[in-house]
Amino acid sequence: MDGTRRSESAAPIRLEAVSKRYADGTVAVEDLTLDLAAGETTVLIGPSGCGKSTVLRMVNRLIEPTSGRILVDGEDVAAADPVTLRRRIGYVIQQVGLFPHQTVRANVGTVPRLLGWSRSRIRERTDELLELVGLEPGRFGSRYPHELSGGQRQRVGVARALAADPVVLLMDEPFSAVDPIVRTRLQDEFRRLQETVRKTILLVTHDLDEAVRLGDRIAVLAERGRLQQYERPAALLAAPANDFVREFVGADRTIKRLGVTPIPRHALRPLPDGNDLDGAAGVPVEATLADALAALLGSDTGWVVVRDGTKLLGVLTPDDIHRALHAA
Ligand SMILES: Nc1ncnc2c1ncn2[C@@H]1O[C@H](COP(=O)(O)OP(=O)(O)OP(=O)(O)O)[C@@H](O)[C@H]1O
Repeated sequence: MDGTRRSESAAPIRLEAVSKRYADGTVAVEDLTLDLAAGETTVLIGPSGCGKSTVLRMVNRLIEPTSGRILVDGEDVAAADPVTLRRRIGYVIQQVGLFPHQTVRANVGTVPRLLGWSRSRIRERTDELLELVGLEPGRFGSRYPHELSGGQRQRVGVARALAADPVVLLMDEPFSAVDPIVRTRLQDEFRRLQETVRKTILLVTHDLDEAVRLGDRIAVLAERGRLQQYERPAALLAAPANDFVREFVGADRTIKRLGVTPIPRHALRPLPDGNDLDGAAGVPVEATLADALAALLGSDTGWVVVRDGTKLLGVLTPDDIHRALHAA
């Protein structure tokens, strides 16, 4: 019987009036209060040096706050043993930090080994996780980190962070060390993965597109970790709270909003009579306005067909997209 096994649940996190002043007097974070919902991805974004990494590293006590409290699942992390705490909190960083002389399987099994899991259970878990992050265990399990691409190493890092089923995952610029194409693919995989594992994730990025794609909520910080706005991506883009956020999200925020605004299912027009819809540009009803616009631009019909599986629901015109964006 292994009493160390954690439940599958995710934990809420509360930062309460947290401040950090480094030994040289630099105030990195000043009086930050933030509630992260269990099972959601919260993105911290803000200019370089505003304190994002400091906030992240205070959650797993790599850095101790000067004042304030951090509660994970209602428990003050200051009262927890740091080693035990870090086993419950997965941590993914930009340069992955895989052990170079250990195989992929050994890397992924690091925390379960420390927790004393049996060999067979570790093997089962590592193979399950490698599958989950899209790396065939038979092909990649016995490779060494230098035998992988940057994107594959990043996936191993994510698998390792998830190995002991942590209640929280901290991710510091996890996708910034790979090229833009691989980054987009890893972001898509991350979204699928998060739908499966539903962890409470705190992710730091300096890339607004990444924040909008991955975040359930985005916290925009100014220097000293001063919270400017904390919102769902669509709401943040639609209504920046102040000039700082407006400038930060940029002039193209309307274009970005297309990517987070769903297709207005109830505003679809009836299917036009007498048209051959089989070859017409189409998008699934779960798609965003950005997908619909892209399909429209790639066709010459002036409208795009919206489908639910194989069922045709109706069509959207450019005007409809415009209206939907302004109604959102
Ligand atoms: N050990 C330290 N001692 C003194 N100052 C530090 C230390 N670590 C970080 N800082 C300072 O604290 C502030 C916040 O740093 P932090 O790394 O948290 O910012 P960040 O938002 O993650 O930055 P970036 O986006 O550039 O990675 C910066 O001014 C930084 O110089």
